[in-house]
Amino acid sequence: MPVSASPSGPLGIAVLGAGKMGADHVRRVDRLTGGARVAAVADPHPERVAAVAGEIEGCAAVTDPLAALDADGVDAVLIASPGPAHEEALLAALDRGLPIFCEKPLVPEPEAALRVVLAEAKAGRPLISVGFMRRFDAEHQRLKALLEADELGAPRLLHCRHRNLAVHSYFTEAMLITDSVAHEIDSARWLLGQEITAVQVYRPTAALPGHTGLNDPQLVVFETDGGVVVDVEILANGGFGYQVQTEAVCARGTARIGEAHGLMTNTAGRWGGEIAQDYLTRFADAYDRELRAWVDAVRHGTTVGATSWDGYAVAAVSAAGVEAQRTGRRVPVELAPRPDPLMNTV
Ligand SMILES: NC(=O)C1=CN([C@@H]2O[C@H](COP(=O)(O)OP(=O)(O)OC[C@H]3O[C@@H](n4cnc5c(N)ncnc54)[C@H](O)[C@@H]3O)[C@@H](O)[C@H]2O)C=CC1
Ligand SMILES: O=C1[C@@H](O)[C@H](O)[C@@H](O)[C@H](O)[C@H]1O
Repeated sequence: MPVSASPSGPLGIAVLGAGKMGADHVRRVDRLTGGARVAAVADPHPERVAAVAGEIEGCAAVTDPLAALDADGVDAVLIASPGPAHEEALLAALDRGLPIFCEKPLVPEPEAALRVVLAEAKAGRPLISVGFMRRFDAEHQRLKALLEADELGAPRLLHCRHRNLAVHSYFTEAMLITDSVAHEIDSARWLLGQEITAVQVYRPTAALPGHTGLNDPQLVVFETDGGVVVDVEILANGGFGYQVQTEAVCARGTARIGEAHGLMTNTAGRWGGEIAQDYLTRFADAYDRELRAWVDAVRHGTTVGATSWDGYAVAAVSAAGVEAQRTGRRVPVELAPRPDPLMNTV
C-alpha cells in the first residue's frame, strides 16, 4: 500500500539522529529534487538538532526522538541514531505504519533484530529498508553482475579490506564487528547469494602504537554455505584514509574493486594519488542513489536494498563474530526460521 502523503507533494521525512550521518542525510534529502522534504529532525542533543534542522526551512526540531514521528507532515522515517537506539525507533515507527529507512546496523543484537522482523511481519507489508549502501555503489554492483553472469566461474575466496581513518571515541572492540564488519557481512551475503555459517577472528597481540585502546586491526574470517571463505581486514583507526576493497578469487579468474584513487600524478621520479578520507566521500554517490531509490520505493508502497531479514542475518553473524573475538574460537552461525513477510505471524 503506497503512503497516504499527497501523491503530488513531497514525502515528509522525520530524521532521527543529527550526528555525522543524520546531518549528511538531512542535506541529501534536501537536495533530492522535489521528491522529499525533511519535516522534522530529532536528537536528544539540543544544540545539534537546532543546527541541523535550522538548515531546512519549515523543519521541526525536537529533542524527543519519538515525538518526531507524530510531527506535522511526517510520512516516513529515516533512522540515523546509534545502533542500540534503533529498536525503539523501529518498533514505534512500525506501530504507526510508517515506512522506514534505517541506517545500518538494523540493530546490533540478533534477538532485537528478530523482534523487529516479527513486528514488520505483523504490519503485513514491507516497511523497512536498511542502509547498507554498498548495494548501491557502482563498483559493487559491477562485481555482483560479473559474479552472477558466471564469467569467472564459481567464487572461492573474497578478500576484503575495510580501513577507516578514525572511528568515534565511543567505539568498542565489539563495534569493529557490529558497526564496521557489518558491511562486509551484508555485502558478502549479497555478492555471493550465500549465507555465512561460521566466523573466526584473529587479533594481533599488540595494538597499534598511540592507539585508543581498540585491538586494531583484526582479521575476521567467514565460511559460507556455498563453500566460499571470506577474509576481512578491519582497521578502525588507520590514520591515513578510508579504503574499502574487495577481491573475488573465482575458478577462472579474479576481480577487484575499491582500488581507484581519483587523481593520479607522475612527477620528478614519483607517482601518487589520493585516498578518500571517509565514507561520506567514498560512498557519496551510493548514498544519493539509495535515498533516491528509497523515496521512490516508499511512493510505490515498497522497500529497497537490504530488508529487515538481511538486517537480522547481519546481527546474527555479528553476534557470532563478537563471540569469536572474545573466545578466539570458531563460532557457528545459527539463523532463526524466516517468517513469511506477508503473513501476520504474531
Ligand atoms: N552507511 C554508512 O556508511 C554509515 C552508517 N552509519 C550509521 O549511522 C548511524 C549514526 O551514526 P553516526 O552519525 O556516525 O553517529 P553520531 O554519533 O555521529 O550521531 C548519532 C546521533 O544520534 C543522537 N542520538 C542518540 N540517541 C538517539 C535517539 N534515541 N534518537 C535520536 N537520536 C539519538 C546522538 O545525540 C547523535 O547526535 C549508526 O547506525 C551508524 O552505524 C554511520 C556512518 C556511516
Ligand atoms: O558505517 C560506517 C561506520 O558506522 C563504521 O564505523 C565504519 O567503519 C564504516 O566504514 C562506515 O561505512
